[in-house]
Amino acid sequence: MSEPRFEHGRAPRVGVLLCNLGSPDAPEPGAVRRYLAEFLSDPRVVEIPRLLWWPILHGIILRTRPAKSAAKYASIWTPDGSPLKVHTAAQAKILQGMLGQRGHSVQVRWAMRYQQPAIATELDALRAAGCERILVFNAYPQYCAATSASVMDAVGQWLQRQRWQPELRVIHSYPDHPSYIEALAQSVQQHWQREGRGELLLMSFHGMPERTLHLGDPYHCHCHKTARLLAHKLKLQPDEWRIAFQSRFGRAKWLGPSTETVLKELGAAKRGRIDVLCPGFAADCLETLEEIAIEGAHTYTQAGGAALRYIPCLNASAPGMAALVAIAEQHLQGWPTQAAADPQALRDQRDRAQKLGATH
Ligand SMILES: C=CC1=C(C)c2cc3[nH]c(cc4nc(cc5[nH]c(cc1n2)c(C)c5CCC(=O)O)C(CCC(=O)O)=C4C)c(C)c3C=C
Ligand SMILES: [Fe+2]
Ligand SMILES: [Fe+2]
Repeated sequence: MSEPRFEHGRAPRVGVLLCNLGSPDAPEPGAVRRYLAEFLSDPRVVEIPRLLWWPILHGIILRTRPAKSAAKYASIWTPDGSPLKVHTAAQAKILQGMLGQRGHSVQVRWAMRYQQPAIATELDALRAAGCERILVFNAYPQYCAATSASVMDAVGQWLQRQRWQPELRVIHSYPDHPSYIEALAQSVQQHWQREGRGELLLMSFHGMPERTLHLGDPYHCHCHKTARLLAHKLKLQPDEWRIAFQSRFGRAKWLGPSTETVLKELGAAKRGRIDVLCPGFAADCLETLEEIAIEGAHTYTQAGGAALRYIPCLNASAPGMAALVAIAEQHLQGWPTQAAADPQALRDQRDRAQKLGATH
């Protein structure tokens, strides 16, 4: 494919690519099968020798799981598509507007690691728009090889095909960034003001095989750090919060304690109302809206607990966006993002700001 030609006198632009995991194109078995086939074929996600994994994936999982998962997706699907994609698109749009208002002329696009919009397509679009510098912003707050490194694998595959490569920077995680912890704290406090305060705050993170911790993945430690900093910020006593890991997949031992086990234990102990937050997800998705807010609530009350209130992810909320802007701005430092340097960018930025009004 031909690449953008060099033009003398054109001010180089800066791009930001906000990346998240990805969803099927539709809540239907065929689309879910295509999504799972791509996702679960990634050796960063399932670290089993291909010769062993292939028959399990193609012979069992891709025959049985798509229909079940499609029904779950259908229960949380929005008129505009998967919640994960809807929230990520909103985050990218607002990020561009807010950075523009702070004097940065940047092109913000968003991409999904699996299915659409693909990372390579969106990087092509940034290059076509004249971006000579690109900040890859992993939306995952905690680093994990299965997520953050996998995004970089896709970026690397795209780079291999580029003659004129952009300069790159990467936000690979932000588990302890003060603005992220502040945003989580505000979100919990707003929930308490709206709904009243439960007797315990459960912080549920996506699980990983325990083996990855022993192989040096910092994910488990990043989750604990986020949880500890948030508990401290909210001035919670040790008996007022718990950490757990959800979404177990396969037979290997996963990080514990599992969210399901903790919910059953708390329920059996006839605990009252509990609040559940998923700080490891930048945007609501199947794993939060279906697995926690629907299934988790059912598990807890069936076991004898009073009620489970789910606290939404940061999504495109004001505190969440303030965090994304602060993190992006920190990593853009020293790059020529000032609108004044580029008259066209200045005009674009003015147009955008007018369209967005003064809402953000
Ligand atoms: C071995 C399997 C899996 C690993 C490892 C894994 C890690 C991991 N995943 C996320 C974030 C998300 N996962 C989501 C869905 C999802 N995850 C798995 C399996 C593993 N995840 C499956 C099979 C699925 C699909 C749904 C299903 O069939 O159950 C999603 C939601 C996507 C959506 O469209 O809403 C997210 C987000 C993280 C952060 C992570 C490691 C830290
Ligand atoms: Fe997952
Ligand atoms: Fe799940």
